[in-house]
Amino acid sequence: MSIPSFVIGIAGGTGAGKTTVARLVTENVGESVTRIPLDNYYEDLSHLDIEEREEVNYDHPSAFEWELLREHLRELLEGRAVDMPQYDFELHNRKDETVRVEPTDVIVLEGILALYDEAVNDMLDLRLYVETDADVRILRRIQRDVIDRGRDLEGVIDQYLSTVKPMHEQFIEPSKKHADLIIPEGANSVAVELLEEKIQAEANGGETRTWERLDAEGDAKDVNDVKGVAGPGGLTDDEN
Ligand SMILES: Nc1ncnc2c1ncn2[C@@H]1O[C@H](COP(=O)(O)OP(=O)(O)O)[C@@H](O)[C@H]1O
Ligand SMILES: Nc1ccn([C@@H]2O[C@H](COP(=O)(O)O)[C@@H](O)[C@H]2O)c(=O)n1
Repeated sequence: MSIPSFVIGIAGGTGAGKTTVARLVTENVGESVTRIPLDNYYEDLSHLDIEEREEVNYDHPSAFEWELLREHLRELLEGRAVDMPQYDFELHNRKDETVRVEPTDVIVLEGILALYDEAVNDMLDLRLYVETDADVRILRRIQRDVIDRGRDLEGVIDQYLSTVKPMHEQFIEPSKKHADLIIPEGANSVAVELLEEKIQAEANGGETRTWERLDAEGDAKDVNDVKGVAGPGGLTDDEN
C-alpha cells in the first residue's frame, strides 16, 4: 500500500483515444498504476427500467456521481483502498459487483469529463486533453458501439446528434481550458513516450519536487502540495 504521488486526468471527446493513451502510457509500469475509468461513476440507475435508461443523456455532467468519485479519489490519496463501481454499457447501468482498488504511486483518471469538476481538477497533478477531429471520433464510435456495446447504427447516430455532439460542444470541449497539455490525435507516439517516461519516474519512487499551480493572474493557487510536471504556463517549480 502506498500514498499516491502523481494523479493524472485524461479527458477528451468520445473516441478521441483517451483509453488508448491511458493504456499505452501505463502498460510498462506494472502494478504501481491504478486506472480509474470515469464511466464507472455513472449514476446508479437501477430505479429506471431499461427503456428509460436508454433515453438518458450520458454526456451531461449530471449523469455522473461526482461526490462518490471525489470521495474515492480522496480516500486513495490518503492511502486507503476503495470499492470502485463497474459499468455495463449494454444495460446502461452499474453492475452489481465492485472492484477493490488499492492506492498506488500513480493514478490515472480517464473519461469524457475528467477535467470538468473543480474539486477533481484540484486533485490532479497533470491534466491532459486528447484532441481528435469529430469525424474521426464518430467513425470510431460507430465501430465500437456496434461491435462492443451492443448498439445498432441508427441508435448510435440518433444519440450522437441528440446528446453526444451538443454536450461535447457545451461541456467537454470547454473543459480543455483546464488542461496542462493537449495531445493531438490520441495515441501520438511522441506524446506517449514522454508521458510514459514521466509516469515511470513517478512510479519508481517519483520526484520530490513540489509544484504550485498558478491562477489566471500568475499567482500561486492554494492547492495542497501539488506535485506534477510543467504544462504551458500552468505550473511553477518552487525548487527553482
Ligand atoms: N492514434 C490512433 N490512431 C488510430 N486509432 C486509434 C488511435 N487512438 C485510438 N485509436 C482507436 O480508436 C478507438 C477509440 O479509442 P479509445 O481509446 O477507446 O477512445 P476513447 O477512450 O477516447 O473513447 C479504438 O479502437 C482505438 O484503437
Ligand atoms: N449507458 C451509456 C453510458 C455512456 N455512453 C456513452 O459513452 C461515452 C463515454 O465513453 P467513451 O469511452 O466514448 O469516452 C459517452 O459519450 C456516452 O454517450 C453510452 O452510450 N451509454
